[in-house]
Formats: sequence, structure tokens, C-alpha cells
Amino acid sequence: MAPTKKANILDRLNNGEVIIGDGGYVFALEKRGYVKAGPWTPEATVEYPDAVKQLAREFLRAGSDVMQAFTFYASDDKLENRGNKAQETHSGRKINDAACKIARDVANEGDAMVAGGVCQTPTYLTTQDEGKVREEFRKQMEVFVDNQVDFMIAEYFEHVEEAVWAVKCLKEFNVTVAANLCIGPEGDLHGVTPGDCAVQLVNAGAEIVGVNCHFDPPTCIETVRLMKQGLEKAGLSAHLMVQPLGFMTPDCGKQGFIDLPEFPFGLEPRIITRWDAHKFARDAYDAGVRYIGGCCGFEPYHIRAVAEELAKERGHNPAGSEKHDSWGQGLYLHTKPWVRARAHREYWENLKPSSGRPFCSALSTPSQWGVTAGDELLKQQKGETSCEEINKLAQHSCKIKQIESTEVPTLTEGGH
Ligand SMILES: C[S+](C)CC[C@H](N)C(=O)O
Ligand SMILES: N[C@@H](CCS)C(=O)O
Ligand SMILES: [Zn+2]
Repeated sequence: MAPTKKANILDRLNNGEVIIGDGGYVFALEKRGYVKAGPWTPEATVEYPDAVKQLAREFLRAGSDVMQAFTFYASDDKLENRGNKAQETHSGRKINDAACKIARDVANEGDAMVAGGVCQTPTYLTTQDEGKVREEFRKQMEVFVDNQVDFMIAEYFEHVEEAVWAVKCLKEFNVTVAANLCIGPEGDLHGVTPGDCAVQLVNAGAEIVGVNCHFDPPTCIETVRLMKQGLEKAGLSAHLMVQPLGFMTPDCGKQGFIDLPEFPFGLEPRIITRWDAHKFARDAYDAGVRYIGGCCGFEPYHIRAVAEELAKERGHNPAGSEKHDSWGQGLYLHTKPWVRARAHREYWENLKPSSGRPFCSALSTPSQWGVTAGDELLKQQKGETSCEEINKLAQHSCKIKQIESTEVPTLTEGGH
């Protein structure tokens, strides 16, 4: 179905509107049982379209102005990486097409915009060949054009070089491009600063730039600030965007949360509260960011908090506020007086929530493999990972941690 009239994101941003993005599909759907952590590919769009649609609807109800098609990691090369059968079983074209249709159906239920999405590819890690990498994006773009998406998001790039190739490829299709790197204040994995990254992305044609994923809300805002400074210094301007993790990660190194020992199956103690999401929305707005959403760990209730924090600026509360009075005032209806006493802003704004985990430390030590750009270990393959390979990696990991190799568990087929 064709885009709605309200669909021009650039006009809306130029008019000073605050645009609210959606949250993290891949993480939310993994927890709900529809996506596998490891490949993280989005074949759920064809296997479980109702599950994807329901999550999109919840983001819409929470206040999202953009339905991002669930096309994360859906380049053909990722769908067949390391034994992944999604390309063979479904094909990138079908997965991306189904994602666009789901996003458009839900967007039209609330007059939201639809964004297509591309992200980092295994081909980049393996070849660093511009032509081959661009071919992966080009194939995806054919589907986004057929589905008349309202604009494109090129996101989750650790290497600005690959992001620039993505932006250039997307611009050939004459679409508005929002480009997001998954970098922190230290810059991309080749050592390019956030400011210089932003300049490269804008020079490549991106109209909106920012960061998504890998770092917590305060760190992402700091990185976007550095991008803004870089643009100003270069005499360039662009709209700013931020879609951080819904986890607190003050202990992350340059590569973000994937290096934390809790990634990906033990991150729950780090989930941000809705009140953290309020603060994030205000801080992002004050930093000049006008496209504000979330990434992995960001659930619909976090997006609702963003929409409620910015309700004045946007002129309305989201539909989901029907069941959520601002700053805890639903507690007026509580039976117990000491809980009713919590029904005010100061209480929730100043709360320091306990973790309830007496043996947990507040911070972790990230992995220190030192593998970033161009390392042999980062080269990808179509074939499955063997047990022997996992054993070697586990030993290497222990060596890095200076643990006796005798403590290394020996895995058998199936990983038990
Ligand atoms: C942000 S998660 C969905 C993916 C993180 C990492 N690049 C991985 O592939 O596991
Ligand atoms: N837009 C993607 C990003 C994952 S890093 C998602 O929400 O799943
Ligand atoms: Zn993410």
C-alpha cells in the first residue's frame, strides 16, 4: 500500500517535530521465542508474522512515529552465514518483503511512517570489498523500493567505511537516509572519531545521523553530541538521531555490550527502568536530538515513557497512556496507603532501584580479545561452526583471562 500523506520525515524534522522511533525487535522477539540469539536473523517475518506484527503494534500504541521493518541482519550473506539456513529456506527477498508489509499494515493503523533497514554485513568483515558489500545492500533495496518505504535507516555499523558504502548505495535509489553507527565516544573500530564519522556520513548523503545499539542511553547521547560538534566544526548540518540500548552499560569498552560477559543471555539486571527512559528522552531532546527511539532491550513501555516525557513538545500523549497515568499517578487507586504515597514524580525520579542480587557486582570486566578491524578471526564463512572450533575459542578465552587451561570445559556436539 502506498505511503500516507503525513509520511515525509524530513519535512517533519525541518518543522521542528520530535519523531519517536520504535524499540528493539530482535531482542524482544528472542525473549518471546521467535528469534534465535546467535544468528539474530529476522526470518520470524515469514515464520511468525503475527508475533512481529503484535510487537510493532505495541510500539505504535506506545507512541512510535516510525515502524521500522524488521530486516535486521537480513542481507543474503548473513542469512547463510555459519550454517544459517534462513536464506535457503526463505530467502532474503521474502523475509524483507514480509517485514515491509507488516510494518506498513501496522503503520497505517496509526498513520506512522515505514522505514526500511540495512545493517553491517559479513561480507564487509570478510572481504572489505566495496562492490561486494554494496551488492548486498542493493539486493535489499529492490524490495524496499517495491514496497515504497517512506525512508531508509542504515544502522548498526561498527566501521564507518561500511556505513558510507551503505549510504551511497541507498542514495542511488533516491530515498531519505538516516545513518546510525553502533559506536561510542571512542569512535569506530578503525579509530575514526564520532565527529569525523558524522562528517563522512553526511558527505555521503545521509540527511539524519546518529547512533544505535551497543551502548546505554547516556553514552549514546554523549556520542551524538560529539557527532554534532564534528558536523559544526566542518560547517555541515544534519538531523540527529539516537536509538540506544535499553541496558545500562557504563563498564563497556569500545565495542560496546557484546564484549560484556553477560551478553547476550544475562543482561537482565541492567535493564533500564521507565524512569531512566524519561531521563533519556529529556537529555536527548536537550542535546538537540529530534529522532529519539530505542534499540536492543528497549521494550514498548520504554518507548511510552519517551513519548510521555515529550508529550508537551509533541502535543499529545500516546495511546498507551490510557493505562498509565503520568509519574505513577495510577497508584492513587491503590489499596495500600504506603503505595499510594509513591504516586508522585519526585518519588520515581529519585528512586535508586535495588538489584536484589547480593552477590552481583555493579560492573563487569569486558572481554579483552583486542579483535576489532580486519582480524583473521573476524572472517566469516558459509559453513557451520564446528565443536572443535568452539573448544579452541573457549581455550583462547581462558588464556586471555589467565585461567588455567585445565578449567576449560570440553564441549561435545550440541554444546552440552
Ligand atoms: C545487537 S545484537 C542483535 C547483535 C550483536 C552482535 N553483533 C552479534 O551478532 O551477536
Ligand atoms: N532495528 C534492529 C536493531 C538491532 S541492533 C532491531 O530493533 O532489532
Ligand atoms: Zn540493537
